[in-house]
Amino acid sequence: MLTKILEKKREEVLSLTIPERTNVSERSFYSALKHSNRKPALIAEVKKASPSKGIIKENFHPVEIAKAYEAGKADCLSVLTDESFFQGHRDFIVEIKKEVSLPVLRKDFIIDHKQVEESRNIGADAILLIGEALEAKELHELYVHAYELGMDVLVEVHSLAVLEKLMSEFTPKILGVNNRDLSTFKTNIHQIKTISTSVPKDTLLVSESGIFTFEDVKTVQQEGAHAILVGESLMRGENQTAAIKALYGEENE
Ligand SMILES: O=C(O)c1ccccc1NCC(=O)[C@H](O)[C@H](O)COP(=O)(O)O
Repeated sequence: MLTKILEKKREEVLSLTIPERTNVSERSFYSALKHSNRKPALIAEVKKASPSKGIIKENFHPVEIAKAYEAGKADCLSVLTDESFFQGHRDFIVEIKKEVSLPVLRKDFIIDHKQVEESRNIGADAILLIGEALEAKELHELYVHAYELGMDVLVEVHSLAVLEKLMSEFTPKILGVNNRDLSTFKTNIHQIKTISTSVPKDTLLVSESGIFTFEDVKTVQQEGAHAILVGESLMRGENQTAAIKALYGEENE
């Protein structure tokens, strides 16, 4: 599946037009995670659909969802902008940034410098770069470009082998461990354990995907996660603010 997504992305990049820069505030994704409302910090994802689950939310209003996440004291947002596989759109970030004050991660498959510029211009505060999708040197060049433009980067890996290749090039400030294997879609909530001992102490570690319960949250925190990135389990119900509270075991407080 990742191969198919990347093929499509390469096609899209050829005809990509970079919009004018939107006039919205720049926010530090890194600081919001570092000085979070909760432990572990929460990156709440605005996600309509996915290749592994199909449609997750029929009645989908991205700005309303983002506002509900803010009301639930999420630390940051992740917004899917890929149209072909996730039914996202880059305009979701533009609209959300006008109405919500949280830092926004652009969740997409970034493989080209034009997409880095596009991300800054639509108002993204951070971008995702996937270790399994890029050569280490290429990823580092895109990473440097993003920081030059004032954005943070969530560098994501699934395996220790890919992390080791990246770390021979540089050490990311924020490292996501995807619990989902993007070739099989299988999730393993303990994936972070295979990696956490190889990561320097001052790198912020994020556990991503397949987090559904308070037990899951406690587990990944015990295994080294400073933050979690959650989509489906927050998106499924009617009330996203209540879903955050339930995820952190705060329903009866
Ligand atoms: O979610 C998918 O099916 C997927 C398939 C192929 C590439 C990426 C995919 N997801 C992107 C993500 O990393 C997740 O949206 C994110 O970690 C949240 O996961 P979840 O809480 O399980 O929705």
